[in-house]
Amino acid sequence: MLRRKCKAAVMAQCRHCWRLYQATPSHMQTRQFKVAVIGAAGGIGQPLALLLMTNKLVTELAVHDIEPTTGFRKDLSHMDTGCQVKAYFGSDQMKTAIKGADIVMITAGMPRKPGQTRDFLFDTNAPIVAKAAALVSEHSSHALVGIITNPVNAVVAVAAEAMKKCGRYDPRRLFGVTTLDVVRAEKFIGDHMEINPRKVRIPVIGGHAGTTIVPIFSQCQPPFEGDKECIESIVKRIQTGGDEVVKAKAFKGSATLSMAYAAARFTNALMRGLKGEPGPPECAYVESDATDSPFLSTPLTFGPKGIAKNHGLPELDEREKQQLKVAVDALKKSVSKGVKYME
Ligand SMILES: NC(=O)C1=CN([C@@H]2O[C@H](COP(=O)(O)OP(=O)(O)OC[C@H]3O[C@@H](n4cnc5c(N)ncnc54)[C@H](O)[C@@H]3O)[C@@H](O)[C@H]2O)C=CC1
Ligand SMILES: O=C([O-])CC(=O)C(=O)O
Repeated sequence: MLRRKCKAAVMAQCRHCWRLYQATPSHMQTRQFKVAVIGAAGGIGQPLALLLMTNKLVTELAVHDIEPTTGFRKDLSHMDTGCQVKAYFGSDQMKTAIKGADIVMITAGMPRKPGQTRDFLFDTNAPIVAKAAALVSEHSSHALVGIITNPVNAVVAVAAEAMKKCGRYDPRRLFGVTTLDVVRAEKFIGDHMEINPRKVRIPVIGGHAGTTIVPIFSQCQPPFEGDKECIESIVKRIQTGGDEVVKAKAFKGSATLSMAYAAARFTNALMRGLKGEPGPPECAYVESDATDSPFLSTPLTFGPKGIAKNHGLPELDEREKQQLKVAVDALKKSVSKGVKYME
């Protein structure tokens, strides 16, 4: 964070009356964070950019896509928030968008259609993620990187390998974004218990596809009220939440608005960590030694260098231990696929 000195006084008009008052020139305002969104013109990218524009911790937003972003940037630039937005487009400009960013959120890539698995997207999306990760290493190696692009379970390993090739991999700074699984869990549990979903906290560990998504009902706060059948049906709904949206959108993409909401929550948690004011732990898919899977989503506390503390596995009941075992077997294969792709 930096504060530049300037004696210039700027007079501005109050929003509510005609009085003039002394305002802080924009270049004197405290710089908070630069966030770059890669794939910003897409279904997730646009609402994510909108939400980030409204976050006081974001003072510079770089929107990048292979599609033109100038019109979309112009639109955002009329918002009277303290955030300056800059547009970049085309492969060549990705590095400029990333340069100097504190956080890079990668949402570039294809979403799935009904009948496809997330893994089906690997061949298309892996090279996109590899390129973005390499550019982060080269042009903003201090940045925290959130990967939204699917299949998260495999492409996070692709990103890690791409960064290793550049000699700049720091496992504390690379995250697969699994927040939507947590958001869904909190919403479905809140609705079931007839309480505000915002009051629910539950770790969702593992990965981000089908049975690799493991919600830990035994650690739900407030304690979950419902029998075994009820837990099973909500677990199933969380694990298939993505399919539910893909089906409902009928060939018009996958979850975008709820994902943007989840990604904005995750980005905010990273920024609070960067400021040294972390909030409650958030789960994300990161390099891990908690199980045999080299990557695993577990609760994390963030700090100025990314992960300040990986809380590891929460206490699990017998059913959850079985679910985790299934998840770990599948995750090991996905991670191997990502690593092999980069060999
Ligand atoms: N992690 C999660 O929980 C979730 C992940 N996703 C994934 O997020 C990804 C994006 O989904 P949507 O936004 O709905 O797709 P979309 O197709 O609406 O947007 C993707 C954007 O990426 C851009 N793009 C493609 N290649 C690029 C490149 N090389 N450089 C820069 N931009 C590029 C496209 O032009 C497009 O604007 C998909 O892979 C989807 O499966 C979706 C929902 C939840
Ligand atoms: O299901 C999809 O393809 C998109 C996604 O990851 C989700 O909504 O959880």
